[in-house]
Amino acid sequence: MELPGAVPPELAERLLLRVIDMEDAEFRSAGIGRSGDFQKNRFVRSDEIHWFTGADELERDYLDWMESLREAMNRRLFLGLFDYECHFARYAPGAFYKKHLDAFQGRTNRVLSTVTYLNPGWTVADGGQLLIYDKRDGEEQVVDSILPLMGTLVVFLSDRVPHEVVVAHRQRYSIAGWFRVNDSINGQLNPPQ
Ligand SMILES: O=C(O)CCC(=O)C(=O)O
Ligand SMILES: [Fe+2]
Repeated sequence: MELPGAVPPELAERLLLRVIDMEDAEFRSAGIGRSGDFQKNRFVRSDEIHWFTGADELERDYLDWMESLREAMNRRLFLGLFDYECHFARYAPGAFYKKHLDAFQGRTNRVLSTVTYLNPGWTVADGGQLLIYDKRDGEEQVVDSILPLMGTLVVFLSDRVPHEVVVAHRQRYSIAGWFRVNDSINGQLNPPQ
């Protein structure tokens, strides 16, 4: 689901200024998988990420906005979403993220994926589209191609929707996040990241 202009403009503007300003040292190469099986795999993805901790007002404002979405969706759709985790992502020119799922069926507590885009004036020539795949006639095909335009919010089911970020030709900023259900045992929530 692509929602152009869904992000409050003033919030999107502050997030963009922040991410543009961040030092290289505040990012790390994105790995695949969770802490246990963490491996850096530059063949699969070459973006750099910075996890939100809620340590400052801007991160809290974004998390608060997502919290209001979480409550609205739980109220109307009875999804039982428990919490939300997210990170800034920076794709340098040439960076990509090959086709993947954000969750493997039954194996993680990520239910809904969100991506907020922070790139004013992005055009097709800049590449970096988010491709959405679906099974059509028994074959997985691209069914949507989304430009990472400032203010656009994309939401999809984490374990159902294969997606891919094609090579970006200019610096591309986004915030990827996941609403999770609580599948904890012994009151211990699955570790994030
Ligand atoms: O930035 C995007 O368009 C999507 C990123 C993504 O798929 C992810 O971080 O899992
Ligand atoms: Fe993803």
